[in-house]
This record gives sequence, C-alpha cells and structure tokens, in this order.
Amino acid sequence: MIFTKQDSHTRSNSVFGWVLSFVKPYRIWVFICILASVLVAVADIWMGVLIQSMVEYTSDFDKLVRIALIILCLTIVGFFSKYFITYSAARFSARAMRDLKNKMAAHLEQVPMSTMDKYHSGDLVSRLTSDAQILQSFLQQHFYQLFYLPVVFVGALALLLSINWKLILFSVAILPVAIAVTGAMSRPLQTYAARMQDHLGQANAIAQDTLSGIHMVKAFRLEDVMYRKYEAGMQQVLKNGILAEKKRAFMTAPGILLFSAPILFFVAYGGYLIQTGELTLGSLVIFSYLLHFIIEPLSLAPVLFAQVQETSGAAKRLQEICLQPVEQNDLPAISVDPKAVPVQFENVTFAYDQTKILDAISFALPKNKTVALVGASGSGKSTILKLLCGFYQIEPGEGCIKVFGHSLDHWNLAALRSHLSLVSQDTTLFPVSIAENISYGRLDATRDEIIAAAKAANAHDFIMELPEGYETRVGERGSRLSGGQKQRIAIARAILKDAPILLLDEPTSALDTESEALVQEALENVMRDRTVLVIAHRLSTIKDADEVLVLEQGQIVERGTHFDLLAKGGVYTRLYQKQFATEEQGVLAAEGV
Ligand SMILES: Nc1ncnc2c1ncn2[C@@H]1O[C@H](COP(=O)(O)OP(=O)(O)OP(=O)(O)O)[C@@H](O)[C@H]1O
Repeated sequence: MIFTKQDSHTRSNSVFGWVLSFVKPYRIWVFICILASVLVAVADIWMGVLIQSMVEYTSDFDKLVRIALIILCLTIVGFFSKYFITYSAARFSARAMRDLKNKMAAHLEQVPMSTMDKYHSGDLVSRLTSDAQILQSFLQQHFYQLFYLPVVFVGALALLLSINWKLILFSVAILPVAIAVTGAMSRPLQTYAARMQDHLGQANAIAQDTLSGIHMVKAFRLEDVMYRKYEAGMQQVLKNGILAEKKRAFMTAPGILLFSAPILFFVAYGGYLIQTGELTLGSLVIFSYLLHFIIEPLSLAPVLFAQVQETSGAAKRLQEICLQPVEQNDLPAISVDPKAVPVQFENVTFAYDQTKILDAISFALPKNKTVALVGASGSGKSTILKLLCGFYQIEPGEGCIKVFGHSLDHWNLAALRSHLSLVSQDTTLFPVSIAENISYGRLDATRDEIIAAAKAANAHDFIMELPEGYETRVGERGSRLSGGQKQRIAIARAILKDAPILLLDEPTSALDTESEALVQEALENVMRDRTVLVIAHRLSTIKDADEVLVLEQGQIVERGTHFDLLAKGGVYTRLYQKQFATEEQGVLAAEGV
C-alpha cells in the first residue's frame, strides 16, 4: 500500500502548467479568444491609420467614402471580435473550472486519511469554491488582455515612431517611472489577497463546524462563542480586503497623474513641433488617438500583474490539494485464499506524526473467530482498526499487516476494503433515502435484499412506520432518526455488504433499554459466522470473544479469554472492576441471581 502521485494533471509542477492542463482540452476556444483579442487590437490600430488618412484627404470625397466604409467594416469586425472574446473566454474558463473542481473532488476522495487530517473540510470547500472562482474570473475577464494589450502597444508604438519618433519618445519618457511606482505600490495587494483567502477558509471551517454540530452548539449555548469566532475570521477577511482596496485607491490617484503626464508633454511638445513645421495637424490627431493605446497597456500592466499574482496564489492553493499523493488503487486484484488467516498484525509500530501510538503489536484473527480489543481511552484501539482499513500507512521496517496472507503493501486498497465491513460508533448516514443508505453496502443489491438486511438489523419495523417507509430521506447525517435507529441502519448496510471480515466499534452512547436490546440483537446477527475484530464496550461481547487483547499505551499487555484474564488478576481485572463489574451486577440482578 503505497501512496503515490498518479494524476495526469500533476505532470507539470509549475502552477501555470497545471492550470494550462485544465484549459488544454478547450484550446479551440482559447485560440478563438486569442485570435479575437489580436483582431480587436489590429482594428484599433488600423482605425488610427484611417483617421490619419481622413485628415490628409479631406478634399477627396471618394476617398473619404472609401475610408468611412473601411471604418464601418472595422467597427463590425471589432464588435464581433469583442463578442467572441467574451463568449469563448466564458466557455473555456467555465469548462476548465468545472473539470478542475471535479478533479479536485475526485482527488480528495482518494487522498489518505493522514492528508485529510491536515486540512479542515471547511477550508477545502473554501478552496473548491472561492479560490476556483478567483481563477475562473481571471480566465474569463482578464486572460484576453495578456494578448490584446501587447499587440495594441507594439502596433501603436511602431506607428507613432514612424510618424515622429521624437514626439513619442518625449511624451512617454515618464512612463517607466510610472510603471515602477505603481508596480511597487501594487505588490502588497497579493499579500492581502492571500491573507483574505486564508481567513475566509478558516471562517468557513468555523461556520461548517457550527452548522454540522448545531445540536451541541445549542445544548451548550455556544452560539455566541461560535458567532464571535466566525465574526473574528470575517473581520480579518474584511480588514485585509479594506487594506487591499486602500492600497488600490492610493495607487489610483498617483497612477492617473503619472499616466496623464504623457498627454501634457504631448500637447506642449506637439504644439511646438507644429509651429516649427515638423508635424502636420493630421499627424497630431492620429498621435492623440494612438497615444491612448500606449498609455493604457502600460497603466494596466501593474494591475494585470497584481491580478496574475493573486490568481496564481489561488491556483497554488488548489494545486496543493491536487498534488497530494493518493492511495494506491491501481494494483492488480489479489486472489484470496479462503483458508488463509484473515488478519495478522506482525510487530506493528505506528505513530501519527511523531507520537508513537502502537508499539510492536502482534496478533492473529483466525477465520470466523472474534477478537475483542479492550483498553483505556486513547490506548490505540481505533488506530488498529484504521490501520487495517489502510487509512494510514505503516513506515517501512515498522512491522506488517497481512490480510488473507498478503501484506497491505500489495493490496489494491479498494479491493482490500471490499473484504471489510466497518461499523463505527459514529454512524455516517447520507442525506438520501433509507433504502439508498442501506444499498451503499452493495450498490447492486435488489430491493428484497435491502429489506432482508434491514430485517436482520432490526430496522425494518421502524422503517415501515415512517411516512415514506424505505423512501424516507434521513436528513443531513441522519438528523431525522434516533441514535439507535441510525446504528441499526448502519448495521443493515454492513449485513448487506456481507464482507468476510467485520470491524466493529461497539457503540458506547447510552440508548434506552429497548433500543439497546434491538441494536445488540442486530449486532449479534451481523457478527454470526463472521471473522470479527471488535472494539468491545459490552461485557457480553467480551465474554463471547475467542480472544481478548488488552491494550495499554499502545502495547498488548495481556491476552486470553475473559475468564483466563480474570484469573490472572492483572490489568484486565482492574479494567473489569472499573468498567464492567457494575454492568455484571446489573445483569445478575436482572436475572435474579
Ligand atoms: N488522526 C490522528 N492524528 C493524531 N493523533 C491521533 C489521531 N487519531 C488518534 N490520535 C491519537 O492516538 C491515540 C490513540 O487513539 P485511538 O483513537 O486509537 O484510541 P482508542 O483506544 O480507540 O480511544 P477511545 O476508546 O477513546 O476511542 C490518542 O492519543 C489520540 O489522541
């Protein structure tokens, strides 16, 4: 089980190449957009030449009519080109972003849990929405400028130089200073924009936690606390947004002044050149028209540069996710020997980051046997289950987990998980119908099989009492069902999956006696004739287990049956006295013993 980079979009490590890989399939629209941008630029410059001719041929009516017709044609070409710039940019940017978001969503489902632990889901959603929006806006609204502005600039400059090089050089002499000043002033913009996005991600994470845990928020009266956290995050978003706008506004006034200076120089020096006879009035008219096409690209260059920076920041946040290695799912399927030992842990040591959680764990789970994990909270029980599911990777030399005799390193993880059924305490239901929720155990299950699984999980009766029966939608995370009902649906899903190995984290949350008995019976049904690794919280499960492993600080400190362990009078006995003795007395009392 090796986590690898295996994505066609990750061949290029540069953020530019990465974005390009999403745009590439729509290159025809990119080409149309670039072509239309160049056409608009050519039409704009050509218009200047025609204006000059008009001034020079005022006495030749025929020529004037011809020029007017060409101007009309150029206006029409300009109109359609502008239409195609907008249309093609919208087309390729929207499609590229759809692909990028789809790719990211699919990629996120494949990254290992260790990667998911590093990010908050709210932050990931923020990247998928807000950062992707920044990228799309750039492609849609500013991409064409990367082609239009240089072409129009070079065309206008060449024409102006050919008319009177002294006048143009004199007029634009101040522009390098203007570019340097506004460029330097725009630099902090990208820092503010990046901070804004970070704070937005954090605020979204808080909003998501608050809404998904709204019951707890209300029960503990945390509304104000959570609101204040969100408000503080949004305050930071606002603060950085205002700082960016302040900078932008501060840039605007000197920018306008600096970029207006060439016009002043042009009027003064151009007037002088006319007086000395070096320049005709017609040339002065075309000069004033074309000068705009020199000033505009230069004045927009720093703004465009800042936008490119901001967009590349957003693209980097998106690319960072897509560059995360994914789980190994392309290994060939392993043929399983049904006689092989289903699960073996051989000297497994594991640490999350640097903290050692499991220390040289070894045990075997034979076919159709039940091994129970018991131990204090934090002793590493859930981690054993997570490792067996391949959620985390064991470092080389830190032991080996074998499933049906094959090391997890050689398993295709999707195939591995098809042999495992996980019923965790934290029952995950999706906001779809009950039938669909159960069918996620086996997607091709028939209606009868779904109902049979629900019956075995003691869920059928309560489902039939719901207004829409199996078609009842369960709300977000099963919010319309009780704890016990949710657990029974999760058990029905596991029964339907019918995987040879069952991983069970017994529910600890207190259910009422009736519901508890129904869940317990359902669990017994799912455990029957299966190989089970169970994090046991009930004495009855522990007593029935073929082997009990007692964990303490990541080590198996005792093992044996419940009665062997009690006879030892060690860690298990102390645990039993602390956790289960009262339960046993309760049972005995109920049985009248
Ligand atoms: N994703 C994670 N990243 C870092 N540390 C973790 C992670 N998950 C668990 N831990 C830590 O690993 C230790 C063992 O956790 P684990 O969930 O395996 O314990 P447990 O025995 O199942 O506890 P409980 O009975 O309370 O569920 C704990 O100290 C916990 O804080």
